[in-house]
Formats: sequence, C-alpha cells, structure tokens
Amino acid sequence: VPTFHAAGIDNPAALAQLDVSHFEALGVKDGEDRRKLFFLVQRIKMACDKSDQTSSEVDSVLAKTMGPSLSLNASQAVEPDLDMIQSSQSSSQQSSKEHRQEEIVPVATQSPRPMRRHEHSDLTTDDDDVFLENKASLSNQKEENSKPVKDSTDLEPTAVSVEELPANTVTTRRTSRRIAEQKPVSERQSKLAAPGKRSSSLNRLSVDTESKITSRRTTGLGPTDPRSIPMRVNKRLSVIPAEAVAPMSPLGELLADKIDTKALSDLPSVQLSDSHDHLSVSTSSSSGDKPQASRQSRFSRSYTNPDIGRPSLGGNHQQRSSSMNGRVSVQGRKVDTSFKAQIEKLRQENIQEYELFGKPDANQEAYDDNMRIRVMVRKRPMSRSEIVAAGDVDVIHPFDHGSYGRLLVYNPKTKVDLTKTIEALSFSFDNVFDETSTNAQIYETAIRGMIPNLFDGQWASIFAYGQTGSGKTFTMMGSTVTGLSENTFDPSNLGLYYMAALDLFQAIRTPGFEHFGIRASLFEIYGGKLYDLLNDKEQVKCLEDSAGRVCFPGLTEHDVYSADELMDIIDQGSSIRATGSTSRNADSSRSHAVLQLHLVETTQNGKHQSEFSRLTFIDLAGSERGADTATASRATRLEGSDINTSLLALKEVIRALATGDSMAHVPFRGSRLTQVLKESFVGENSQSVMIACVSPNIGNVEPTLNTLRYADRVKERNSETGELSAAVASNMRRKVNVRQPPPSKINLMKRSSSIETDNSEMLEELLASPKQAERPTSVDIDYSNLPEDNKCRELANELIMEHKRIMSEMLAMVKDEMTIVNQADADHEGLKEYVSQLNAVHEQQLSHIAILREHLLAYRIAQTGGDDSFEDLRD
Ligand SMILES: Nc1ncnc2c1ncn2[C@@H]1O[C@H](COP(=O)(O)OP(=O)(O)OP(=O)(O)O)[C@@H](O)[C@H]1O
Repeated sequence: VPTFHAAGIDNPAALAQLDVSHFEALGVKDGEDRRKLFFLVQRIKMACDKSDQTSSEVDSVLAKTMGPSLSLNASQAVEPDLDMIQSSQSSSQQSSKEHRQEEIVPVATQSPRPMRRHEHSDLTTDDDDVFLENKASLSNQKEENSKPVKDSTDLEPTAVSVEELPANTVTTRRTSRRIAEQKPVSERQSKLAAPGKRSSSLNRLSVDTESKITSRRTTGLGPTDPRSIPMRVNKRLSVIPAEAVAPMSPLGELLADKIDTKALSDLPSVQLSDSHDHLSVSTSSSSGDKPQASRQSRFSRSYTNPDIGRPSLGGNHQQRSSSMNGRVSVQGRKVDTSFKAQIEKLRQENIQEYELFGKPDANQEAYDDNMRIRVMVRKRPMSRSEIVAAGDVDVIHPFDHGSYGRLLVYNPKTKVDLTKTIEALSFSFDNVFDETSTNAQIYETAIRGMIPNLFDGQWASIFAYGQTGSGKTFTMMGSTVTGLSENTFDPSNLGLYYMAALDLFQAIRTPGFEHFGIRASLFEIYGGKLYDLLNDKEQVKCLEDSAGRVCFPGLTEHDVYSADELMDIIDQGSSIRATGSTSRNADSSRSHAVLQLHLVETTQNGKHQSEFSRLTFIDLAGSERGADTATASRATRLEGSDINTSLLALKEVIRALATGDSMAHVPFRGSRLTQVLKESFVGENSQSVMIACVSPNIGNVEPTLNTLRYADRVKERNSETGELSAAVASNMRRKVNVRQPPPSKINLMKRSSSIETDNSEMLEELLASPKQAERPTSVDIDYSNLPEDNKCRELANELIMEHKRIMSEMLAMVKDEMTIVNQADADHEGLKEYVSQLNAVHEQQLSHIAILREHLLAYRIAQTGGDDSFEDLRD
C-alpha cells in the first residue's frame, strides 16, 4: 500500500486503472496474488463505475477487501463530500420557499425517494445517547411540538451554516419543526439516522470520535438555538493516520511485501476509466440440487445496467468528476445495455482471467482412460434459425482446464425494476467441448481408450443426453445421419458409432484375434416398450433370468463385417425410429435408441459363439420440459412423462455407479431404460461416458441449465476448482483386472489428422500398471474374522454412512417430487403422467429404504447375536 502511494497511485480510481498486465511488472510473481489483485481491481472498478455513488463507496470496497489501510487519501475522499454539502447548503439557502417545501417533506409523511447527495452525509445517531445528553433540548422540542402546526408551508428548513462550523464537521439540512413533528423522539432520531445508516459504507473508514454539530434555523433563530438537535457524528479518517485505525489486512501486508516499488514507480500514469457499466460480483449458485457453499464461481460476475432504476445523476455527477481531479467523463455516453453487450463484456473478462490463471499447463495429463464414469459436455454451434430468432446471443462459455473442464452459463435476468443483469453460473465436468469441437475429438478423448478394454471382457456404454435439438444424434450418428452422405461428407464429424466400429474391425483383423466377431442390434425404448429397429419394429421383451441377467427374447442380432456395413443397417433402422415434433425440434427423437455392438468369441471347435463383451450406445430421447410439450398432443405429453421418468432413473443409476455404491441396491427397475442397461453397468470394471449436449442460444438457457444440473449430479465436481466429491474420487478409476490377454498390437486405422494415436502404447501401459487394490463394497466385506466389537463398529459405520447417503438421495428426490406435484396441481389434465411419475419415485424411495433396512438389520443382528425382536420390514 505505501508502495502504491509512493508511486503516485494515491486514490482508488487510479488504482482501478492498474491492468492485470501491470501486476507482473510490479513484481507480483505469485499467480494467486495476481488473481487476488485482479479481483481487487475489478471491485474497485465496479465502485468507480457506479457513477451515482460517492467516492467513499470506493473506499468502502477497499476497506472490505484490503482493510482500512488502503484509504491512502482519505482526506481527498472527504473533501468532495464537504464541498457537496456546502454547495447544496448554499443552494438551499438561496432556493425559493416552494422549492424548500418540495424538498423538505415532514418526516411523518415522507415517502421513500432516492437519497439525495447531500443526505449521504456522515451522520449517525445513537438514539439513547442523544436522548440522555439532550434532555434539555428535547424538552424544548416537546414544547415546540405542543404548538399546533398549521400546514406544511409553516415548515421552515433548518439548514446548517457551514461557515460557522469547524472543519471536519458534517452538517445536515433539516427543519427542526420537521424533526420535532408528531413523532416520538426515538423514532424521529432513527429516521434521522437513516441517511447515515444507508450510507454506512461512508462510515466504514471512520472512527468513533464523537463531536457534536449544532444546527440552527436559517430563519430567525440564533446560532445557539436550544431546539437544535445534537447528534453524534463520526469524524472522518482524514484526520487520523490510517495505521492508527486498524492493522493492515493480510492481503495488504502480502501486497506490500510483494510489490516492487521501483517497478511501480516506472508505471505510466494512469487514466480513469469512463465505462458506465457496473460490474458486480454475483453470489449466485449453479445448481439447485446440492449444497451451494462451494458453488460461487470465481468467474461469477453480473453486470447491471446503471441507467435503469437509478436517480438522475445531475450535478452530483459533476461533483464526482471534480472529486476525481476532473479526469472522469462519464456523462452523455450511450451505453449498450443489452444482454448481448453485457455477456460480451463478461466473456472478455473471463477470457482474460482464464488466459492468466486458468489455462492448463501444456504438460498436464489431461485424460484418464481408466475413468469409470466420464461426464462431458458438448456445446453445439448456433443454428441459423437461432441466430435470426435470438439475435445470436451465445450464453455458454466453456474453458478447458486440462484435468477438468469448466463451463459458464450467462443467465439473463430482468429484475422487477427492469434492470437487465447477467448471472454467471459455473459448472465443472470431466471435459467440455466448445462449438468448434468435432465428433473425432470427442471420440479420441473419451471413447477410443475404452476399445481395448472390450478385449479385456469389459462392458462399456456411451450416452448422449440433452434437450431436444441439442446435437445428440449428430454426435452419435454424424454430420448427416450416418455421416456417409457423399454431399456433406465431413471426416471429422463422422458419428461415434462409425468411429468405434472402425477401431473394432481393425482390432479383430489383428493376427491372434480372428476368433472375435462383431454383431449388432438396434432397438428403441418407447413408452416403456422395446421395439427392434432391425426387424420391422417388432416388439421385444426384456426379461431377467434366474441369475439376474437381462435378456431380450426376440431381439435380432446381425453379424457385421465392416464399419460401412454397420452404418448401412443403422441407417435403415434409424429411419423407422419414433420421432415427433415439439416446439423446439420439428424432428425430435421421442424414444431412446440403443445400439449394441457385441464382441463375440468363437469357441475353439468353431461351433459356438458367445458374447465376450459389449459396447452400447444410447441416443437418449430429448430431455423434455413440460413447457416444450405444452402445446403438443396428450400422447406427446405422455411420451414426455415416460422420458422424464426414465431419465430420472438413469441419473440415479449412473450416480450410484460413480460413487461406487453396491450395484445390488441400485434401482435398475426404476424404469425400462435402466433395466435394459443393467448388464452394461453391473460389471465392476464397466465404463460409461455421458455426453451432455447443450444448445448455446439465449432462448434455451433454462433447458441448458437443467441438462447441466443433471450431468453435474453424476460426479458433483466442485464448480470452481473442478475437484471431485469424496464419494466419487475414491471410485473414479476402474480396477484394471486383465482376464484376457488384450491384442498385442491394434493397428488402428488413421481416419483423420485428429485421430492418429496408436492404441498399442496405451495397451502396454495398461498392462504394466499395477493392479489396484480391490475396494470391498458393503456386501463384499467378510465380517466373520473380525472380533465382535470391531464387527459392530464396522457395521455401525456402514449404517451411518449409508443413512447419510440415502438422506441426500431422498432430499434430491423430494425436490423432483415437488416439481412433479406442482405440475400436477397446475395441470389436472396431466394426472396420468403424474401418477406414473409418482409411482417411479416411490419405487426408488422404497428401494432406498430397503437398502437402509438391510444395514440396520445387519447391525442389530451383530449387536444382539440374532436374538432380536426387530421386525424385518423389507417385504
Ligand atoms: N456439433 C454440431 N455441429 C453442427 N451442427 C450440429 C451440431 N450438433 C447438432 N447440430 C445440428 O443441430 C440439429 C439438431 O441436432 P440433433 O438432431 O442431433 O439433435 P438431438 O439432440 O438429437 O435432438 P432430438 O433429441 O430431438 O433428436 C441438426 O440439424 C444437427 O445437424
């Protein structure tokens, strides 16, 4: 701080002009310190830009951020206020009586109005003290009060004669009559205190040094008018050395240590910003689903249009300009207050910060191929119709931080006073992809690494989730349904189906792996029923055998011998997939499409083929909101309800998978979708990738947020730091457990410049990596060898942990239930949907309770040796 002062940066406005690029020159080497300075400067700018506020607010911001010691030039901050008071006083004295009547409204009838500049004085009152200290004057007032007041024109202003006051006193302009009128004393005084309270920020740099001011009536009464109201005034810091007031804040000390005086003094002289926009730090949170404490983003800011809902700046503005040595010119400029302009400004700031502090290290290990569940978000480009309809306002801002990806959503808000603001909500995922990303990049990042694991007997599944029209089918199928159309062939945007098939066929042609073959089946789940898309939409059953394995009697499996052949049959099947129209997508997929690629192994005698592993792609139906289908037919709305139920169940299943909860208790029966996918999840080393697709335009911000919250629930990364939640972190990686020697070398086809990695290296690494310790699940623990006490303790711990987990699940479900019940309440037409949704919720709740009861009973049995009257309620 002294360094700043020495360098001539002696007021907050000047400090605000320090650009982040200066910090390094100032010798602030540490990235974290630069980040803090960056925020400090933003906040100072914010305060400076609030052009109808006094400079004291800037001091307040500084005081909050760095401690009072930064009020280097507090005297400067005071002077303008006194000037203002004086000028307002003199103008008051000269003004007409009518004018006074207009301005000075009796307290009792005073209506709320914007505070005038002269009222931002430093007055605070302490009701009790004033009351005690001024009994005499109060009794005089009572006498005065007892005199009838004829009408408001009787009121005369009590203005303070500034000339007669000592320096450093602050005055207020009020009528003694007004003060004394009708109100009890304490009430009056609290009214009087209001300006001081409202401008409490002005007092932040003050010390409680008492002085009295003496008011006198401008007309008739002498300087020692007994009716004058003495008040406690906070004397400004200008007369007190800053160091004497408060110790330097830790950040202030830090900066004082780190800033290089010489470098600072070499800085070019700074100019004041003339920006109108008001930058404020938003405390908004990104997700309604979970605790919000960690949700505030360091990028989260909001802009407010300063010109709406504010009193006119007028002369006060001029005052501010002069108080800043005349270097501010903030009047008369047209400010673009549109959402687009505000978002653009935020975007630039966030890019700047990302460049400085968030960019990943080039050497940073970005991808972990052994991640069990990977959640990624893909933003699609703006479509032409969106550009026309929404004016090209892009609200999604992805940032790649290497080991995780972050995404800001600029959520537009219009307040009741019509002020337009942007709230930036932050989310973190394993990876985020911007609108320039290609299917090839997504494949390379998340899917290619899973292919060798299939030859290890592991199952894998890939989901595309998102609002209708957000790009799920584009991601799965490619740029033109199959990606194979000659007209629009784009090798980087071939579908994930196709790219995976290329790798698989390449692998099974490798010598030593000829005994493997590929079969494909394609079906859709529509309205809780399964239809075979490769067999004229014949209905297929989904049954569980006695061993709990899910089978699909009637589902056709087709031998395929090349990627192109596979795409041909997918193309045929997709053409009969159920689609419908919603208000958002004229060709919306109304079903979940499931493509299963079975890796089959021929037995040694060559007669039998058995399934060795499976790669499943699920192109989920659009995650509809009620609003999307509000104008659609009843059948469409019923479809929507079924889709919602299955997606809800899927979320819970994937979450259970991510946290490593015992698969035995996962509510697979919550929906047909999860029942069908059970087999893909239960393998302890199975891997899943969720690709959440989002539309970038401002009109879709609400469904986009819903998609992100859905995806976020799976891993619950810290929205700001990207850190994984404890539950997920311990179960994040698959346990490498090679049962089958993988292909010694898979020569993967090179399809485009962006896919050139050879998987053989990855496989070798995988083989070399030590086998991870098995993490027993609750059902795996063998308690028989533990001493009784330990066993009980273990079980009690388990019970408590499980109880906590289930409580949080239940809370999330209650939220979902609230949405469901409110919808039903608002729309009695949709009762059938409501009943089916409620049923699904109950099924899940019951399954949670069953799990908890199991733990409870296990504990009780261990505790009592089985001799317990505890009722088994599970049935
Ligand atoms: N990454 C992208 N690049 C270019 N165009 C895209 C991209 N993603 C989607 N699109 C285009 O957006 C439109 C909608 O995409 P798509 O049909 O894949 O949405 P969807 O999420 O599958 O919708 P629904 O759930 O209703 O089936 C299509 O015209 C598609 O070509």
